Amino acid sequence: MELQLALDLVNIPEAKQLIKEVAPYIDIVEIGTPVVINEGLRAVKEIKAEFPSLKVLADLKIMDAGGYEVMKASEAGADIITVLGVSDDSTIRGAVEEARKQNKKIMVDMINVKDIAARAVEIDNLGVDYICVHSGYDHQAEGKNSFQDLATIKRVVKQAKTAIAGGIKLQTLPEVIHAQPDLVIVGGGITGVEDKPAVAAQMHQLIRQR
Ligand SMILES: O=C([C@H](O)CO)[C@H](O)[C@H](O)COP(=O)(O)O
Repeated sequence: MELQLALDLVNIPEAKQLIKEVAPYIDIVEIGTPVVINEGLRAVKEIKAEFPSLKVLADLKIMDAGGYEVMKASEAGADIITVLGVSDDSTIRGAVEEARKQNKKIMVDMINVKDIAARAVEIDNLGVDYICVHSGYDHQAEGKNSFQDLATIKRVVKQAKTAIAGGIKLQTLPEVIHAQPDLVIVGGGITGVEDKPAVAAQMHQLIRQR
């Protein structure tokens, strides 16, 4: 099981500072969608250049032009790129094809997918690397989480790795770990606390115990 730090509400210098503080405890750093909107793929490029040993995920949430957008994120240095599960199969296929050429990985974000089980089976058959259940900020504000959806994808996905994101905190991490995803994604649960290295270290330890 791996830990991904999601950086969403920061600029590039703040992102670099945060990564320095918690780098020993994380496996992947996510350049979040708001960061890419604010700073462009330059954020991915600069973070990869400064932290070459960390895997960098570009959370582009691609919805169309899968091949082209994966190519641009790959050129910037991303190791993993996200595509939305609600996109057309052709978009996901294009993303996977380009990722294979570039030796990169594709994560499909299942945010807003209605029938998680059926769509996860279809997406798994498209050869993606990760399938991630996700309660985004707007769903979190309505009190939702993705714990049940994680159990669903764990049951039906045969080939891809499984991941979960959305409002995971130190207190809820044990419940997530119990369901055994391959990857746990945490944003505010680390970036929003006072002692970030301490919380990241505790999360790392809990994840490594399993
Ligand atoms: O993908 C995300 C969200 O849609 C904003 O871009 C977050 O990175 C993801 O939800 C993880 O962050 P937290 O929910 O703060 O843990």
